[in-house]
Amino acid sequence: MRAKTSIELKEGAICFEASGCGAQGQNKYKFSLDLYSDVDPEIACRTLAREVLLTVQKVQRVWWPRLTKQKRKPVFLRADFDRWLDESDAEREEQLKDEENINKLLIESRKQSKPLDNIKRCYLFLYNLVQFLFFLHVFGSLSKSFLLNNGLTPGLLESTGQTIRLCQLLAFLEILHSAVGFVRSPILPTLFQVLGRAFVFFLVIDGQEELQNPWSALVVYYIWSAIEIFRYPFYMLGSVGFSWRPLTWARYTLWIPLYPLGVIAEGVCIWLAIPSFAQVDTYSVHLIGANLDFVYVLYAWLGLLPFGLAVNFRHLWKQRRHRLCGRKRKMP
Ligand SMILES: CCCCCCCCCCCCC/C=C/C(=O)SCCNC(=O)CCNC(=O)[C@H](O)C(C)(C)COP(=O)(O)OP(=O)(O)OC[C@H]1O[C@@H](n2cnc3c(N)ncnc32)[C@H](O)[C@@H]1OP(=O)(O)O
Repeated sequence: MRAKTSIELKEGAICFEASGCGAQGQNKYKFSLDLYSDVDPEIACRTLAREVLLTVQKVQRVWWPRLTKQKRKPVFLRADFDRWLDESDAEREEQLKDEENINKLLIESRKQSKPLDNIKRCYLFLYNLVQFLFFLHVFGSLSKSFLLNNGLTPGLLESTGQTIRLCQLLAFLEILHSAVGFVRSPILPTLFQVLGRAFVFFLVIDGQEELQNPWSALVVYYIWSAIEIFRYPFYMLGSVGFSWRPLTWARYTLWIPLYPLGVIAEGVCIWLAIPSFAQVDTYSVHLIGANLDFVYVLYAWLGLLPFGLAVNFRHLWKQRRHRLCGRKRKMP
C-alpha cells in the first residue's frame, strides 16, 4: 500500500490521515489517539510495504502506565509484542545503553591517555637510568678506592661529591613525582628521604670549608649508592612494565641493613661537623633579639633521625610484604 500520510499533534493527541490502496482497494485511513502525557511534536514516520511506523518521543523520559489518556483502550488499538518492552526490559535496555556509553568513554579516555602514558614511562625510565648511572659511578669509584687502593685516592671526595650533588638535585623531582601522583610513593616517606639526604649533603657536608674527616662523607655516599644501584634499575624496569625477581628482592631487602647503617653514618657525619660549625657562623640566623645557631639545628636533626628512620622503615617493610609476599595493599 503506497500511502499518502498526514500526521499532526493537536492538544496532546496524534491525528493521523492516509489514503492508499489496501486489501479492499483504494481507501482513506484515519485515527486520533489522545496520548497519556506530552510528547515531542516532531513525529518520525516510515512508510513500509504493509505498515506505517510512527516514532514518538516522550517529553519526559518516564514510564507511562498506558498509552492513552483515557483508561479504556480504543477498540482499534493492539500491542505489537514483537516490539513490546515492559518496565524492567526498558530499564535493562537503558542500563545496557549507559554501560555501552561508559565503555565508549573509557576506550576514548584510554586512547587519549595512551600518548601521555608513554611520555610518562619514557620520562621515568630516563630519570631512573640517569640516577642509576650516577650512583653506579659513585659506588664503583668508592669500591675501587676502598678495595683496590686501600684508602683515599686524591680527588675522590671531590669527584664523588660532584656526582652526589647531581643525584640529590635530581632527587627533588621525586617529591614532585609523588605529589602529582606520577608514582605511588606516599609523600611523607619521600619528603623524609629526599630532605633527609639533602640536609646532610648540601648543608652539613657541602657547607664545610674543609671536612675534618672525609671518611664520614665517603661512607655516607657509599651506603646511599649501595641501595640506589638496585632501587633505580628496579624502578627503570617497572616504568616499562618489567620486573626481574632477583632485582625486586634486592630492592626490597638490602635496605634492611643499609637504612639503619646509612642513618648512623649520617648521624656520625653530623656529629663530627658540629665543632667546625661551632667555630663559624655558617647558616646561623641572627634576628632582632633572637639567635638561631646552626649547631642547635644539627642537634635537633640528630634527634629527628630515629623518627624519620622509623617512619621510612615501617613504610618500606609494608612495601616489602606487598611486593615479595604478595599481601594485598589496603586500597585508599
Ligand atoms: C618534612 C621535614 C623533613 C624532616 C626530615 C626528618 C629527618 C629525616 C630522617 C630520614 C633520613 C633519611 C636519609 C636517607 C638515608 C638513606 O638513604 S640510607 C641508605 C638506604 N636507604 C634506603 O634504602 C632508602 C631508599 N629510598 C627509598 O626506598 C624511597 O626513597 C622511599 C620513599 C623511602 C620509599 O620508596 P617508595 O617509592 O615509597 O616505595 P617503593 O615500593 O620503592 O615505590 C612505590 C611505588 O612507586 C613506584 N615508584 C617510586 N619511585 C619510582 C620511580 N622513580 N620510577 C618509577 N616508579 C617509581 C614503585 O615502582 C612502586 O610501584 P608499585 O609497586 O607499582 O606501587
